[in-house]
Amino acid sequence: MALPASDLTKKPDLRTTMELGAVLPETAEVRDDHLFIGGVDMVQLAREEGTALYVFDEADLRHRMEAYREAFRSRYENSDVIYASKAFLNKEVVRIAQAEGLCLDVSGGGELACAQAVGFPMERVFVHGNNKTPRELEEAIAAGVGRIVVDSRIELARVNEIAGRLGVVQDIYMRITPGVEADTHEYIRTGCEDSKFGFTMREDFAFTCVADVLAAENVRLAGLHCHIGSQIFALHSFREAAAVMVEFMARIRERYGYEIEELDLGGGLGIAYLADDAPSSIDDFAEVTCTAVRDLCERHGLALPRLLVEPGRSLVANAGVTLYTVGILKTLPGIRKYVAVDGGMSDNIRTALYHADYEPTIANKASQPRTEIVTLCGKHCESGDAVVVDMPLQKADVGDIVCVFGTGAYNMTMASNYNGQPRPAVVFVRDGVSRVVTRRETYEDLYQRDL
Ligand SMILES: Cc1ncc(COP(=O)(O)O)c(C=O)c1O
Ligand SMILES: N[C@@H](CCCC[NH3+])C(=O)O
Repeated sequence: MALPASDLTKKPDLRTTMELGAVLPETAEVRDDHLFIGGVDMVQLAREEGTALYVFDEADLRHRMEAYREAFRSRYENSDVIYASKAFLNKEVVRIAQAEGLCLDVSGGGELACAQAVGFPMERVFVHGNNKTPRELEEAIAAGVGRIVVDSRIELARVNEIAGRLGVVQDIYMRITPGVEADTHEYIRTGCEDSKFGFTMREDFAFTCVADVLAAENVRLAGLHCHIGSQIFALHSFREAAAVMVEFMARIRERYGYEIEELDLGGGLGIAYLADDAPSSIDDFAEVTCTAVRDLCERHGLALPRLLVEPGRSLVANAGVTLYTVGILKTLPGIRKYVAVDGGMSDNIRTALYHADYEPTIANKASQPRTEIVTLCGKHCESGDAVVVDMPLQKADVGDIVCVFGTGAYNMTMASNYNGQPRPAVVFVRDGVSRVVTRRETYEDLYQRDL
């Protein structure tokens, strides 16, 4: 794994922090050259809590949850928003999702355990995964989860057997692979035909399997599910997926005489990682999906199903930032300028994995223009270990606090202990108050499982 060669012709864009637009959390502001979020000075917070540090703007997070629910409920009464907790998970975000009236998507037993630990209502939990273990399925069914999203025929038999043994009838969805090529990075497309997820529609396999689902005694087919991928900007992909799914519902009614009551169209709405990114809004996403489902159902003469969506990234990514301290500076003439921070691929694997882009700023120089092009590299033993490649930054000095925006999704939940790095704390900020909601890992934590 290596970094892409630096583009030495790239010019800094000279925008200051507050000109970075949609990447900023809602309450970001600059006072006396310092970046504040939630009324809290990021420089002081970094000193108090140490770095690397994940910081979330709680008002931003709550407002996005409210906006999602309102966008769907106002257009489509019988709808629900399910928070895809794989994007960012700890007890506090689950409590907030509950308070904001969301449902919860968990992939497997570990995420379910978090929901159980805070008493999240189990009937509002949706269980995902392409290979949930028998143990995970049993835990979920015994816990009384609302829906299990069944991903394969083998899993259908497992769920049916376990539910029968536990003496319950489990509500399930069938996850369908709608064959839609979403407009996003190939690594995070999930709805195209070559996918490990869901029942394929090829050779009518999914359609044939509906008969097996309807014949299984201990499950009830409550609905259908699809998820076409993540970080999607073009809304037409969602419309295409909705069309495939509603047509599938119509065929099921025609052939099996069975009305599908619920339709879950998954997550995937993209967000701004760069100041110039222009993702679709939550409102536009709601408008397209609600209108599509309503129109398509009318066309097929179907009763309107309960409509669900499952956003992760678009609820949390822009609410979260990561703070680092600059430790080392290296200029390689004619090659690249490195600014090394005290984290890296252990707290943000997305750059190495997907060549993800982020906008950084120096929190203690936040009103100054970003006049240099640098690579923010991490502290790990990998050449490809970087958080930000070739982006504008103010002239950095050792000890500066760097803030990287848009790191609220798939950073904390994909973090590792590579090189014995304790994972960062998570701090929520709001109205001038900061509170640690996940403490920093200690060296002791790292080896406590060793015998
Ligand atoms: C089944 C399922 N639902 C929802 C999501 C959330 O997606 P996103 O974070 O792109 O909204 C994912 C992740 O892509 C997923 O796999
Ligand atoms: N983890 C990915 C997206 C995959 C979403 C889960 N299906 C990301 O960081 O962008």
